[in-house]
Formats: sequence, C-alpha cells, structure tokens
Amino acid sequence: MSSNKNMAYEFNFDGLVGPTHNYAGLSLGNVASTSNANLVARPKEAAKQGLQKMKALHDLGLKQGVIAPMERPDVATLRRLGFTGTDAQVIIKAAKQAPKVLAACSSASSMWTANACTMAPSSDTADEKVHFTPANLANKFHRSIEHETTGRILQAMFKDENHFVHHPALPMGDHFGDEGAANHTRFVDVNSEKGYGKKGLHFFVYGKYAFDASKPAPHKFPARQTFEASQAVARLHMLDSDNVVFAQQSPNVIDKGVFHNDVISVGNGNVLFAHQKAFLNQMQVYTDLERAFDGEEFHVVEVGANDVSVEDAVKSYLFNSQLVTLPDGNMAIIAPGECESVPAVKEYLDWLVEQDTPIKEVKIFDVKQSMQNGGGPACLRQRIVLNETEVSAMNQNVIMNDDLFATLNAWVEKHYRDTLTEDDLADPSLLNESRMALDELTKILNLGSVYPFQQV
Ligand SMILES: N=C(N)NCCC[C@H](NC(=O)CCC(=O)O)C(=O)O
Repeated sequence: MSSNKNMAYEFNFDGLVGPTHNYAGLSLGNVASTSNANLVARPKEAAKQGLQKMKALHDLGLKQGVIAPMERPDVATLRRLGFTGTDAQVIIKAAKQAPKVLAACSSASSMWTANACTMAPSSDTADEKVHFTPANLANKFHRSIEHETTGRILQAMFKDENHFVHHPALPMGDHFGDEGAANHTRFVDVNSEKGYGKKGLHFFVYGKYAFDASKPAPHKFPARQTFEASQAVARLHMLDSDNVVFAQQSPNVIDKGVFHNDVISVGNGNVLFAHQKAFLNQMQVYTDLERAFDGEEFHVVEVGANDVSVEDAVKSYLFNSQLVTLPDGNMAIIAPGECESVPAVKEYLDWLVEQDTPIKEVKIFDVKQSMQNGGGPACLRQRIVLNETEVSAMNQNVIMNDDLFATLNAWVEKHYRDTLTEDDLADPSLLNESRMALDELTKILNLGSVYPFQQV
C-alpha cells in the first residue's frame, strides 16, 4: 500500500549560486544586504563555496542534492515592465532608465533555497504524498519573481505524480506573504526505525497577522511571513492539526534584523535550538511543542540573551547554522565562519559542545559570499524528507555525488565571472553567458526546458 512504511531520510537541497550573484542592497530589513550594497561580488567563488558545503555534507554521509538557479537577468519580467526591442536592447534600456529595477531582475537570490518552498513528507500528509508549495516571496520584488520557475524546477526534480504533489504559490500580495521553509521547522523522533519517516511535528513561525491589525507587529522592518499564509500552507499540505504548532516571531527581533525565523532559531529531530528572545510568549511556544511532539523527549537548547545578544546572533548567523543528525546519531552544528569572529558566539559554541545536550560538535564553513547578502548555511538549503520509494522515484541527476560535484565545479569554472558589479549588469553579454550556462545545466541535471528562454 503506501510507500511510507519504509525508512525516510532528510535531504539538504542547496541552491546553486547563479552567474549573476551580486550585492544590490535590495532587502530592507536584512542588515547584511543593505550594508553590503555595491560590494564587488565574486560569482565563481560564491558558487564554489556553495558546492564545497554540499560536498562536505555528502562526505559526512548526509543526503544532499542541488536546486538549479533562476534565469537572470529576467528579461521576461523586464518586458512586462514595458522594455522593448531585442533582449540586448531590453537590458540596455533598463540599465539606462531603471538600473535598480534591472538589479532586482538580475539577483541570484534564488540560491537561498530555504525560501524556495515549504514541503511536507508523505508520512505527515492525509493523502500520503509529498507536498510542495513554492513560496510567493511577496514582500521583496526581486524575490517575488522566483516562484514560477522554482515551481517548474521542483516539478522537474520530483515528477512522479503518484508520489509528489505540487501546489501553486499562495496568492501574491502582502496578506499572504510566504517565505517558505525559512519560517517552517519539522520536528520528528529520529530514533524510530523509520528515521525521519515517523509522523512529524510542523512548526510554523510568522511575523504578523494580515487580517487583524490589533495584533502585535514589527514597526521598523517588514514582517515577511503572515499567520494566514502559514495556515494556508498547512491546509494545502493536508497536515493533521494535532501535528502543527504556530508561533509569532517577536516583533522586537524582526526590528533588529531577524527577517526570517531561521536567523534566530533552528530545529532538527527532537531539538529546538533558539535564542531566548525569538518568539512572543516563548514559554507557551515550548509547552505547545513539547505537548505536540510524538517521541520520548523534546529538547529545547535556549541561548540566553546574556550569553549571546540578538545583535550578535544577527551578526554571526549562529542560528542560521544547519543542525544535522550525523550517521552516528550525534547532532552537529554546520556554522558559518562568522561564528568564530564574533567572540560571544565563539565562546558560547565552545561551551555548548561540552554540555549534556544532543549537539556534540560544531563544523565551520566559509560561505562568506552568501553571508554578505544575509544568507547563511541554513538559508542555502531546503530540507526535503523522502522515503526510499520516493528517492528512487525522483530525478537522480540532482542528487549530489563525487561525479556531480566535479561536473558542477567544471561548469562553474567554465561559465562564471570572477567578479561582478552592479554596472556589469548592464552588459548584455552577461545575459548570453548566463543562458548558455543554464542551458548546459538543464542537461547536466536532466531538468528539461524549465527556463523562459528555453520556452520560445
Ligand atoms: N534567511 C533565509 N532563509 N534566507 C536569506 C535570504 C537573503 C535574501 N537576501 C537578498 O535577497 C539580498 C539581495 C541583494 O541585496 O542583492 C533575502 O533578503 O531574501
């Protein structure tokens, strides 16, 4: 009968950094993005840093995959905005008349695949299928243009309709702002014989209520996820309401630069690793989670504000670390290098691994090109839980292995520029370079014609 009787694994699907990676200061509320605008970007280095992390986790025995980037510059969107002529003329006109719009249509922001979608594994859904909802990313224009292509890429990765259900993104607009898995965590008792395949607990974190202005909300920076959007995703994924907990992000931390929950908390298995100030009514949130969790015990590893300030959490991206269960059953933190350069955070981590918690070690990765735009290790990955039947039903070419790692590194070496500035976005040849690279990539990953330029 259903395939979810067998072992299930949690894959990390990292976003491949695209050829137009650049710092355009597009994300109000994301401190790194606004403070690093106009830095010279290093696309080739950025893509290789991402590939290194994917390979390292693969080598640790974890399941790893890759999600292709978007077609950038997004000429189709520029045409919708009235730019006409050949593709080259569209780019040149946009560069002259609206350079910021061109920058927003050229962002490689899809690399942060924590925002690509929200998924629910077949162990948790009423129809026992795997559900995907691409995030509409409505709050930021440069991200709001991702979901259609993201949806096509996900469908090319998970094609078999017997196992995979693909929903359209929620309706565009502020009321249903949805930032995907950055604001969603699935807890599960991994000690059962099904691994990640036991029925899990879905934790949705939102920044405001869109249909009730009397509720608390941030004042300085935008709340990118609404309660109503989170509820809609839970409904679409046919989750059992007993296995869903909703919590509001503290407006204070959003106003300090916590623009997604994965900047202030991260969960894995039966562990929530969170900052003391992360949520409104934080004690009630813990109670709700402990009560709903189906397993021996639910661990909260809370980092006190006196040990690590919210400011230091945002500077170091301590909570944008990945929290993984290694094959030996111990948990490891996959942290960005910045965690070593913020003294309070380094001190805390050195202390943490000596404590009696499931988190036994810290592994540091250099993802600086991504970090400078407000994306850390956890932003760069989408967690997808699949049982053995679903793994064999999916597109095998997107699963990381030594050959794919070598192929993708050679592909980056061949197609990517060493540096990119905002002025370079006005160069029409960048469009052709990107399209050539992506055309080749769709063959490497066996995606078919997922890009607008391939649909003519
Ligand atoms: N936390 C998670 N899950 N994702 C991080 C996303 C960072 C991204 N930065 C940007 O889009 C900056 C682009 C620029 O300014 O060039 C954002 O704000 O959406």
